[in-house]
Amino acid sequence: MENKKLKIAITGGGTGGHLKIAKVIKEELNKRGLKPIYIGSTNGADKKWFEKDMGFSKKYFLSSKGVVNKKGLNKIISLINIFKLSLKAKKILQQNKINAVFSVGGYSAAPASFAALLLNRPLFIHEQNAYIGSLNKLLKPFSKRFFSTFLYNDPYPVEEIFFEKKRIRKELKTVIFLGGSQGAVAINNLAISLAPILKEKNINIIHQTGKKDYERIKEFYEKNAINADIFDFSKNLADKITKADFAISRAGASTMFELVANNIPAIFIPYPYAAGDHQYYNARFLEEKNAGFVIREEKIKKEKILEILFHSNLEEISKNLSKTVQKNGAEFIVDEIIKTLHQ
Ligand SMILES: CC(=O)N[C@H]1[C@@H](OP(=O)(O)OP(=O)(O)OC[C@H]2O[C@@H](n3ccc(=O)[nH]c3=O)[C@H](O)[C@@H]2O)O[C@H](CO)[C@@H](O)[C@@H]1O
Repeated sequence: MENKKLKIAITGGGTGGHLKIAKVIKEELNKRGLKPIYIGSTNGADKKWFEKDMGFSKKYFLSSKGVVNKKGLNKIISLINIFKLSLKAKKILQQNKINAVFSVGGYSAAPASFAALLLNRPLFIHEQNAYIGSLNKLLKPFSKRFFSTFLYNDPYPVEEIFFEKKRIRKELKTVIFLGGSQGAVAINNLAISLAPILKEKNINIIHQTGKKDYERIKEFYEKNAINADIFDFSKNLADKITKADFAISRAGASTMFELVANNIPAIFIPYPYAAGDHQYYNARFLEEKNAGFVIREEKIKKEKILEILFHSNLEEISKNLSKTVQKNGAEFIVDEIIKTLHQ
């Protein structure tokens, strides 16, 4: 089949980490003159990210919800709901004459992924993390190709801008605090405990707080007359990261690989409740390469953080990061999908 006629459905989301992959792959398909459709959920952040996105020819938001943490009757009800939504998604795939489904995982990927299997359409899956999520684990044996940086060394699809703006860090002038797409109270608390010391040492602060904690954090900086670039969520995170020389961050996979692409050294404080402790293993992947630090949330000690901040060799870590990263992840994935479909 001619590439121009390929119709691909991208599905999945919930949080920024999944949605970022959907966005990057959509942009790569757009570059090749292809407009995918999107099938996500009314729950989570899917609508916020894509409702107005013109890079998709059509967008569908189904009422899918998580099943993993439910028990007993609630689990059965959720499974019935997924079954019903899968039939809806099957109709959507048929109406749009979809040739293949690309899933980025998360509960919102379930209906369209099952629909692909019901219709015997090829299913491609991208797993972002070092530990495979439950839906991805279930569907992996049925997928045509399973993309993973951790398992297969596939290049992670990072937005080009993080590479364009990369630079080797040499000196600590600015620190950025990142809580992931939803923000993290533990990172916020750490930031405000370090802020007076950073101020004293003339280090600039950039701080992404997440929506829920924004007012509290803003008030803290104001009350203490500490100058900081504070925001709940930024659409130009690459600009903010590029300005900084060091990051203190959660270890969500998309954020982590963006930091790697930008060559910025970081201390990762993994979200302790991530499935299979995957944020810890995400970050360990870098620490093992002498390209980052991992500290568990319960083991945070201000002195230890300050020692890393002021006494590590930023240039060496930054150079190690530049050796770790592979470019053109999205291009690679789309090439693989097209190649597989033509086989
Ligand atoms: C609590 C939780 O379960 N988190 C998971 C979620 O994380 P989360 O949704 O936090 O995802 P990531 O940290 O992987 O990615 C966040 C994305 O949002 C973007 N961003 C963030 C802040 C901002 O101000 N602006 C902005 O654009 C980042 O550039 C990044 O691309 O999905 C990741 C990928 O599956 C997992 O590794 C995480 O464990």
